Amino acid sequence: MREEEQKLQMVALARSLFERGYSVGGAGNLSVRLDRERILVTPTGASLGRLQAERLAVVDMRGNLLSGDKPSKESVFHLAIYRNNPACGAIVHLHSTYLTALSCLQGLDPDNAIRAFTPYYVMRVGKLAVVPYYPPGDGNIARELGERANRGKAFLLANHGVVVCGENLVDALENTEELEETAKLYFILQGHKIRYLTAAEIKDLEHRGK
Ligand SMILES: O=C(CO)COP(=O)(O)O
Ligand SMILES: [Zn+2]
Repeated sequence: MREEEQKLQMVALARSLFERGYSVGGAGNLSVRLDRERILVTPTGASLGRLQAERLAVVDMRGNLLSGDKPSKESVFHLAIYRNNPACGAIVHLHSTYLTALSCLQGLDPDNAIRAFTPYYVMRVGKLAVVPYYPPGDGNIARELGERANRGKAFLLANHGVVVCGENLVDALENTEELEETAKLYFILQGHKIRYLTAAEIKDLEHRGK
């Protein structure tokens, strides 16, 4: 996709997330790998509902701003993921309601916060590792995500939100939507006896792909 088209797609998809209540205020940020040297990332403080294509930031792999407005303070962790996972082409970071609620619970399994109970969670996301709490923009989030980047595509930031990778921006968005829905179901099912998918069922789904 050409750079201008990519910018317009990011503006449209971000607005769609905002209009459907996945983000409020200035929370959340999106990025896309433009080529081996550069990523496109949303500006810091910008509402996902009101982005402007010409103001989106282009930064190099060391975080230097090449064009556009000042990049997201989380662009450091976006870059850490791209550097450590060549298969990741786009990243969505949100404070969406159910995943953020989940991120505030005590006693989550750090390797996988949601044990699988539906096929699409397995097919699109697989597992949800948990990064301990650090303040937004803290370099430790980048370090922790960099270490985990090639072992999964979705990560819960404790007491903060979620980070989801995809092959491209549409894929990352769809993975995020599936994950937010899974977290919603997880809360709806509290107090009910869940039949979790068995190890054999999960293995079968992993072979099928999405
Ligand atoms: O979600 C956010 C911080 O974690 C938003 O930060 P930015 O506005 O800098 O992208
Ligand atoms: Zn955030």
